[in-house]
Formats: sequence, C-alpha cells, structure tokens
Amino acid sequence: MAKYSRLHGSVGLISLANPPVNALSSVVRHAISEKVAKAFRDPEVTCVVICGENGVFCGGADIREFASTMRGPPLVPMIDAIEEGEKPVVAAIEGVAFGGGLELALGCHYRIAHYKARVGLPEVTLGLLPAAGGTQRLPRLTGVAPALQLITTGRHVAAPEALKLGIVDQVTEQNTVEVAVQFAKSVVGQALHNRRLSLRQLSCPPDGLFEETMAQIKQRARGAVAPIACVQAVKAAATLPFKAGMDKERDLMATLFNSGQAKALQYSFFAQRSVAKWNLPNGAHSGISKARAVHRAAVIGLGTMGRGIVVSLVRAGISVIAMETNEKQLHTGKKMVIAILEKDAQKHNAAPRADLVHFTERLSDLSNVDLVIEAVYEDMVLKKDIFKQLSMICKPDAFLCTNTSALNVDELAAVTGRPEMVVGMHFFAPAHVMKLLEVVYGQHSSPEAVATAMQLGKRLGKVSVAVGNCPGFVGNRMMKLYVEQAHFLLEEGATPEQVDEALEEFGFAMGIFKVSDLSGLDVGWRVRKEAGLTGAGVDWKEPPRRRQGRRYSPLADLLCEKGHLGQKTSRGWYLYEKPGGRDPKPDQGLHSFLVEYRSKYGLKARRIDKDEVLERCLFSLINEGFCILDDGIASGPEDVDVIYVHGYGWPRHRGGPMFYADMVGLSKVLERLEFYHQAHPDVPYLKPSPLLRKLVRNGSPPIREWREFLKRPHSHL
Ligand SMILES: CCCCCCCCCCCCC[C@H](O)CC(=O)SCCNC(=O)CCNC(=O)[C@H](O)C(C)(C)COP(=O)(O)OP(=O)(O)OC[C@H]1O[C@@H](n2cnc3c(N)ncnc32)[C@H](O)[C@@H]1OP(=O)(O)O
Repeated sequence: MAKYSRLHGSVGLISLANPPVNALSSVVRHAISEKVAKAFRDPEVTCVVICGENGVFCGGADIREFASTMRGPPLVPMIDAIEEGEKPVVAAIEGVAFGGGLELALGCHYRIAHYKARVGLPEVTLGLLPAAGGTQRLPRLTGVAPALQLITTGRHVAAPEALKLGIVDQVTEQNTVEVAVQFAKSVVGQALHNRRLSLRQLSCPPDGLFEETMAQIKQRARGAVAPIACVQAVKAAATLPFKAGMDKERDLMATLFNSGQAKALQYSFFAQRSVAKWNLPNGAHSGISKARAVHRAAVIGLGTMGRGIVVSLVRAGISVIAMETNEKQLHTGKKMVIAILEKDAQKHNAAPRADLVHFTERLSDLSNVDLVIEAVYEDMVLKKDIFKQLSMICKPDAFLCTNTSALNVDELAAVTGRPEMVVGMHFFAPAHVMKLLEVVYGQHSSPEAVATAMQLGKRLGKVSVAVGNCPGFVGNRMMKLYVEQAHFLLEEGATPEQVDEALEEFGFAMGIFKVSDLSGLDVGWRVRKEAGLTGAGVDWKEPPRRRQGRRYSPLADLLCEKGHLGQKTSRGWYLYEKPGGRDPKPDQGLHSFLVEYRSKYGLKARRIDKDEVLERCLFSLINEGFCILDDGIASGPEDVDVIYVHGYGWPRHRGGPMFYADMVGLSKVLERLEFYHQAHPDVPYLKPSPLLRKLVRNGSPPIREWREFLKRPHSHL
C-alpha cells in the first residue's frame, strides 16, 4: 500500500509501504494511482514527493506476482499519469530504486537520492526487460550508450555515479525526504515540459553501437535471450517516437514474460534467498541458531585455495593469521596475497589492507583466533594431524573449519576434543573470486557452528549453502559422475572438443575438458588415488577398465602419468602454445592417443550426437541430485541448483540441474536414464533414483512441491 500526508500545507507526500522492499504489488500500484490523483486534485497541494518507508524507495515490480495472472492497475499508465501531471513530482530515493522502482522515479519530474542509495534496471537478470518505460525513458535521460550498458547488464549504480550520468538531479547526505520536500517547493511554478522524459529528443547514438553490443552479448550471454531483447528495445528508443518505442517495449516483454528462461531466472532469484534460511535434519535452523562474531581468523596452507581465502577474509575487514610450514610456499603465498590486496587498493583508490594479515610458520600463533580454516591439500592423514594439534592449541571456543572438497568432516571432527565446533567450509577456486561456499555440517556440528560459518560466508560476499557430510558433499558428488560420463564418451568415440561444444552450446561457460585443463588434471588424480581408484591402492585383479566392481576409465590417469596436466604443462585434453597458456587448441596427439587407447581395449568408436552428450553428462548428474535430496544431504532442490549456478558454471538462465529436470519433464529424464542404464549396466549411478521414480509416480509435481516428497529425518532438538 501507500500512505498519503500533507506537509507544510502544500506538499503532498506519498510513501510506499510494502515491507521489506516496497515492491509494486497490485495493492501498492492501486494505492499510488489513488494518492497521486488525490494530490493532483487537491487545490491546496502545489507539489508532490514520492518516497518509500523504512529507508527503501522501491525494489521494483513484485516478482512473486509474475507467476500468476497480473491484476490491478498496470504500471505504464500510472507512471504516464505522474509524468503528465501539472504539479511537479519529486522522487526521494533512499536505499534502492530498482526496476519498476526506477521506472516510477523516471516518470517523476525530478529525482533526489541519498548518497548511499543505488539505482538500476536489473530486469535482464530476471529474464525480462524494463517494461514500464525504462527502455524508452532512460536513454532519453543519459544518452543511448550508458542506458544500453545499464539495461543489458542490470548493473546497480551508486548515487554519485547516478548523478554523473544524469539519472538523479541531486545527491544528499541529509534526510532525503526533507531535502526532496524543500526541493519540490522550490520548483513550484517552473515549466515541466522539459522534465517530461517522454517528450525529450534523443541524440544520435554512436555508429555501430547496437551491432557491437549485440555481438558482445551473443558472445557473453551463452544463449540468454533477455539481453538481446533489451538491445532491441533501446534501439527502438533511438529510432522511433516515444509511443512507438513503448509499443515495441511491450511486445518484446510479452515474448519474454512467459519464457522458460524468465521462469528459470526468477526461480534462481528466490532460490538464492531461500538457501540463506537453512535447516538441518536434526531440526536446527537459521531462525533459532545464533552466529558468533568472528574478529580474528586463521588460514592454514597458502596454496591457491588458502591465498584466496585469506584475501576474502581481509576484504571483509577480518584480521587473519596466514600459516604455512613450507618456507617457499609461505614466501610465494605472501607475495601473491599482497599483490591482490594492492590491486584491490588501486582499484578502490584506498590504502592496501595487508596490515590485517600476519604470515607465520608456527601453528602455535593460532592460540587466540575465533575461527580457523584449514586449506592444506587433500590428505586425510595430514589434515587429521593438523586438527589434533588445533584442538590443543586453539582457545576452547574457537571454531575449526576445513576447506576439504570431498573428505569426511566427521572423521576430522573425531580427532578433536570439540567435534561440535567443527564444520566444513568448502570454498571454490579461486576463492577470492568464486561466489559459492558449501558449509558442511557433520554429525556433531552445533547449530552455532553452522550459523557462524553461514554468517561468515555472507560477510565474505559468498552465497552459502548448508549441506550434509558425504564424499564430495553436493557439488563434487554430482560432478564426479558428470566427469566420468564425459570420459566414457571419449572411450566410445567422442573427442574433448565435441563434448565441450555440446556443453557450451547448452550454456556452460566452459566445457568440462577445458575446465579440467584449467584446474589441472592432477587435482582429480589425487582424489582418485585417495579413493583407491588408481595408484598403489588398486586391486589389479580387476579388468583394466573396471574398478571397485564398476566401469572405470583410466584415460585421465594415463594423461597424468605422461605429465599432461592441462594448461600448466601446455598439454592436457587440449594443446596450449606454452605452459600456462590459456587458448585451447585441438591436440592431434591426444586424438591419436584416443585411437590407440580404443584399439588397445577393443573399443569401437561410434558417432555420438549432442543430445547423447547432454543426456549422459547432465542426466547422470541430475540423478545424483535426486539421490542427494533423498539422503537429506541437501534440504531442497534450490540448494542443489544454487550450488550448480554459483559454483559450477551452470547457465543461470537454465535455473540449475533440478530446475532443468523439471523443465525437461521428470518422466523424460526417468525414461532416458532407464535407457542408458540398460545400455550401461556396469554404471550403477545411471539407475534412476527412487525419489525420481516416486515423483513421476505422483504425477511429476512442479519443483516447488518436491520437498513434500522428501524423507524428513527425525528432529533431535
Ligand atoms: C503474454 C503476456 C504478456 C504479459 C506482459 C506482462 C507485463 C507485465 C508488466 C510488468 C511491468 C514491468 C515492471 C518492471 O520493469 C519489472 C520489474 O521491476 S522486475 C523487478 C526488478 N527488481 C529487482 O530485480 C530487484 C530485486 N531485489 C533485489 O535486488 C534485492 O532484494 C534488494 C531490493 C536490493 C534488497 O536486497 P536485500 O536487502 O539483500 O534483501 P533480499 O534480497 O534478501 O530481499 C528481502 C526480501 O524481499 C524479497 N524481494 C526483493 N525484491 C523483491 C521484488 N522485486 N519482488 C518481490 N519480492 C522481492 C526477497 O525475495 C526477500 O524475501 P524473503 O526471502 O525474505 O521472503
């Protein structure tokens, strides 16, 4: 709703009141229309200020309404009526003016913003475009090029930049509403014609701007359609009269509104927010679990992961002890951490924050920290030794966290005298860039430990998801099967290029073999050795392409043995011009190696089409997702999807693997898995999961209802 009052006798103040973000629900739209008409009618009122309650102007249209039939007064005529009014209307922007909120402000004659406010048109991130005149008014205000950039990326703009771009007329550090009220009074009687953006003429955009932007988007958007529609809408603003441009905006919105991509992106928006409200099988949940403040943290191990974690902590203003026993690694790690922090400082025109880090070789220096993150390499014996020592050295209420990507958190907790204080904090490389954090709770992890790790993740700017303890947790447990299927496809006749091309066309930023080259083939090699799948622990009585009773492809192990570890050695699944090179080229040597390999094992190469690549790789991963839900390792499909979108490059406009399964149709996924399992009985994980079968038996309910079909373990609280 919206409240109305009269200030100083002549100022009509309309206050949007729909917590938490004053979204423009049908009730709010109705109330705004009514209050604006009232103010315009009132002869005592000479000017109007529109603001939002609770320090937020407006978070835009109510996204939840998009899922049902839109009712209530539409936004466009409401905004037009404000602009056409004969009394000056001033938007007082605090907090945010996003999407429809900014479009409402653009319909006002003036905009005053608090210096901490942000404005933007993020509709493209929801698979939409700003369809309440945003694509037509913003270019008339800022010029075409800046508007095009803002609308196609959805970038948030801080008030000082908004002032430079001309989006707002004034920025204030004082009470924004009071400033806006005084401002409104000061412009009473001035002509409004020039303030009506719909009447403004647009100057010609630079030559080739739309073509260049379109080409960049096609490269970057990985199949997303909304950015393309945004370009078309802004082009209409530049080439058509306002009214015709508005018609084009509406038509383009109509094509996007019910698209699968818009549904996926809006699902993703809410999924990302839902994972913050975590709950554990024992009944503990975010609503009742209090996080403890972390003032001092420590990171053990200054390899790639450790360095990234140190940088993330420092960026959040937390003082860190960075500990590494290897002198050379300590030296290199220190240099790299400081280099990143100096680059940060240059970018933000601030002093470097290296004073927050203390580098040491001694574990005993960690006696006084609130939380430790162990980030040494994946070796259970080494990690156990560290946790035993930490348990003795650290103060009794310090949390002990491990950055393991797959190992058993309970086994580590068991060697400490405080298993309730132990949780996994699984960062993704590079940890100072990647958004995802899996917070792994063990059998004994206290709600306070989980809450603290989740809260710390939020402070580091991560999207944190609480997951249960099992080999690989959620992300890597699913990933393992996806990678394995890709290797099997090579055995059966595909090349790395063919597999990667199918995955990239689907929307992944990089195909699986390019990712493997980038992260280094030795990473998986070490994990497979630890799991007894290769190296000393193997039962060599089994046939060569079978391990632990099931099909196994030793292809990656053979490359590692040859020293082909990916980009760093200039050879892996692809060829690079030099060690550390980034540009993958097809490797004839690798192709010959595959031919020899197939001939050695009597495998006949066949033509594998893109559908098979996608189904084998993605449906096996999805099937494991269902097993994970059934096991209670993830509390709902949103958790799995958020992990894949933020940590594994799953295209956001496809929602995530579980959402994708819902879109494809659960019975189709089931049918294809049954087909592939029959064709490959030696691959047990192709057998459809009981949960998938149960959902199909129950008529394939939509994803929002899946939680009702999950086993609910008994609460211990
Ligand atoms: C053939 C058919 C043709 C049909 C044509 C139909 C035409 C329809 C006409 C539409 C006109 C278009 C209008 C406009 O152009 C479209 C839009 O405005 S889309 C919305 C754009 N806005 C956004 O994308 C902003 C989204 N929100 C945020 O970025 C952030 O939430 C925030 C505002 C910056 C606040 O951040 P935080 O403080 O961190 O808080 P949270 O993010 O956790 O949010 C708190 C709470 O609020 C919920 N929420 C936030 N924004 C919205 C919203 N816009 N609508 C609904 N709900 C919102 C969020 O989910 C949280 O809820 P909780 O999890 O606590 O339940």
